[in-house]
Amino acid sequence: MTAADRVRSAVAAVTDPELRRPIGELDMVREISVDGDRARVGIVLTIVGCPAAARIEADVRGAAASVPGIAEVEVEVGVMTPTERKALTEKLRAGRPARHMPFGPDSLTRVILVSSGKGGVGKSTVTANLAVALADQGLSVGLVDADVHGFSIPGLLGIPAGTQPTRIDDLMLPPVAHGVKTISIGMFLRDGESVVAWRGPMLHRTVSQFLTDVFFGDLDVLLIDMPPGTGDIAISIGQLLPHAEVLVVTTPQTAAAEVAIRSGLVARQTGQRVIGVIENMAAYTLPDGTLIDLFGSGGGAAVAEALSEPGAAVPLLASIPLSPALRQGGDAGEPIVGGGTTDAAAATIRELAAALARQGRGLSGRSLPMSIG
Ligand SMILES: Nc1ncnc2c1ncn2[C@@H]1O[C@H](COP(=O)(O)OP(=O)(O)OP(=O)(O)O)[C@@H](O)[C@H]1O
Repeated sequence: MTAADRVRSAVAAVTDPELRRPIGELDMVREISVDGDRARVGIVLTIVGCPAAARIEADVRGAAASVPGIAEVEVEVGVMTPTERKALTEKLRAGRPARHMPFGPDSLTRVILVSSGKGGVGKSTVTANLAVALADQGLSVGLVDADVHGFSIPGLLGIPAGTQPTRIDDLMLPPVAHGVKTISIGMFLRDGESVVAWRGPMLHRTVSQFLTDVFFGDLDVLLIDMPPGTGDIAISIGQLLPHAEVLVVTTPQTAAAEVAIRSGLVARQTGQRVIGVIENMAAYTLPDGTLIDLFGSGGGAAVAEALSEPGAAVPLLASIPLSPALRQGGDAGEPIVGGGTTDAAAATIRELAAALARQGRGLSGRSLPMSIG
């Protein structure tokens, strides 16, 4: 192997942070020459102003410099021609036609909708932390923020306001935050535009665009943060993903249970399967042992029981306690499940993620009895 070959194989292994594949596989490596201890490396990026450019260039420089005998590295960065880009998008689609929805019933990806009856029960906070915890389990995770009233997912994951998916022709690459490929309806709004004014067909088009034009790659799990209630988006997603699984988030307040039950029943009408209930904002214990029980108790169990059918029990999967740290992490864009915290809410969400990961896709047609927290 020549020195240039060694540099080529080191450079080819560098991963594109957005496409999550080695750049050699993506045909992004060009001419490489070595003169004494100097390497010249040519690479091409997908588009001009590619947001990952600086990172790729630095990683390529580092990879080339790590080859024994190389002391200096010069990186020349170019841009793919339209033909090269077309070849790349075709390769990424892996034979699937453009505008194909990869999350149909034959897909290997588990699609899990996170719903709630009403707003403010912590659905988005739970979804963001669950996504990060699943990614920490080694799963490839996508997260769609379809909550038209909230768009809180980018903030919860620390994605700066104004961040847009990178476009390679008609393919959109979702930003990756805390290991989660994330797309939000808020990323599709023009300045000052409010989605609340959108009518059903427009919402339907946008949601189906999320699922067809956004390149998530091969995902193990796609989580969808649903808007609270049972509106247009829930109906659109019901039509697009009738085989999806549903998690219903509720608080321990029994008065809130009724709306949560309704959201589960509507999901079931479209053919989706409610796989469990998550109770959030449950009682927490102060260091001196005092129990803080703001929202009472029993709501999660009541919803689980009401959604259970003969032969298809819906379990209460987790009871996540009130947690100042969970809220602070959300406000700061740093989901607490990612750190080494011993916070009880984080621990419960991690256990929930582990239980869901254990279930796997193969078991998604069955209800498993499990309970956490
Ligand atoms: N377990 C918890 N302990 C303390 N605060 C929490 C907990 N869960 C969520 N919160 C806080 O409650 C508020 C509402 O949470 P979040 O925005 O996730 O709710 P939501 O159900 O997604 O609401 P919406 O659907 O209206 O966007 C946030 O300030 C969040 O930080």
